[in-house]
Amino acid sequence: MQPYPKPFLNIQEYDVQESFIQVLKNRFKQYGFNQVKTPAFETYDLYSSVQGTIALDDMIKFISPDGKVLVLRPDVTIPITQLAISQNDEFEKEARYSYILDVFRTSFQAKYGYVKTQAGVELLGNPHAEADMEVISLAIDCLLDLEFTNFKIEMGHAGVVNEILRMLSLSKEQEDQFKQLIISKNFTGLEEFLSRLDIEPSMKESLLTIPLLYGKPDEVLNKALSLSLTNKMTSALHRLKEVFSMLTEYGFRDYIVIDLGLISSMSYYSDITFQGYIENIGKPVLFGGRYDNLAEQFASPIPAIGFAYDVDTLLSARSNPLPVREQVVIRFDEQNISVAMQLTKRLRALHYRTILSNRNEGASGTYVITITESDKTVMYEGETEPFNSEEQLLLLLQSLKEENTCNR
Ligand SMILES: N[C@@H](Cc1c[nH]c[nH+]1)C(=O)O
Repeated sequence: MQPYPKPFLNIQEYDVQESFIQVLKNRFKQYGFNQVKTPAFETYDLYSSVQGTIALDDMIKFISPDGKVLVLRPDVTIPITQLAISQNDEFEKEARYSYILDVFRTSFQAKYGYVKTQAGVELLGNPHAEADMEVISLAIDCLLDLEFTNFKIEMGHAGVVNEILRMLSLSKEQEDQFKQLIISKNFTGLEEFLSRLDIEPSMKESLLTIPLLYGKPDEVLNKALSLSLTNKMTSALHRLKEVFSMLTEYGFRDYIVIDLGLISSMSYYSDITFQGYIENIGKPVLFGGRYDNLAEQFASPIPAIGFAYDVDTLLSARSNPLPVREQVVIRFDEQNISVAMQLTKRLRALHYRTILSNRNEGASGTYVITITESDKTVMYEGETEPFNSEEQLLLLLQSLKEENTCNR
């Protein structure tokens, strides 16, 4: 028989993933987001007909039994936009959705295939800077809840790079090259690239400086405003200023840096974009942005902003040791089956993770209780303690548990 492929996560890692997800879910709920689920199988048409969506060869496609081309959920933002439209004709009120879902793309160089778990939120129907700040502060609060402190949220604005691209009117190939130079913050390469284009000399400094600006929000934004080339660019920079000052008021100033060359892989972003980085982790743990022009491809325009954590990358950033899962194992002999069963039931009611295991072998546990004609004992870290009654046993377990928690 072929060996079964390695599981995604071992049992302890899975425990940590679950606890992370629980923390995220609680925060999402606290900010008023309602959890939803979008279908795992979607029609290829949903994506191929939308502009600025997932690259077609990034999707995992297959043919359904009735001959339709389907894809495995390549994104959650797009189906949630559709869901929101279908639930909310007028969109006078805002809607807040959250999700914990697997997303499939061929470009995911994930350890175990083309799948990543995303935990995200989408806030639709609110065009204001307060909505931007709500979503970004939620991203920060979640990281703090997970006990990360060494992280930064990089904020940029699709309007800045888009304005530059519009002014340069490049070919598709040149555009990719330009974006690549910005992503890699390659000043010399960018200088060379621009020198090959026919650009008014007065614009050159701005074109060379703005997309490479990175760092402290006040400094970066003031510098960019002094070099801004168009009204659109200026208003994009003012929006970043406004959101930054709100985040400052909320107490999150130190977590923000500005990256005016932030280019996201999702081309539906129209305004503010952001990514979250944890120290020593080479790739972002979260991606987000405003996508005000997406909904109009299905219905009328709906302003919207959201983000998603890449849960696997978030897990890889965890520095605490994996917690030991406590469990009680109850061993018994034939004469004591019903005593053992009663005790198991009682311990489970008291929220002990309890395994009823016969005789001498079987499961291992943090606390091993033996109930036989000759012995009534609890074993913990190699030490064996006798007990006479159930009440005494419960007190004993309680004190061992406290000792165990203090020692950690
Ligand atoms: N769907 C985006 C993340 C996002 C959620 N909402 C807005 N952006 C992604 O997969 O990168």
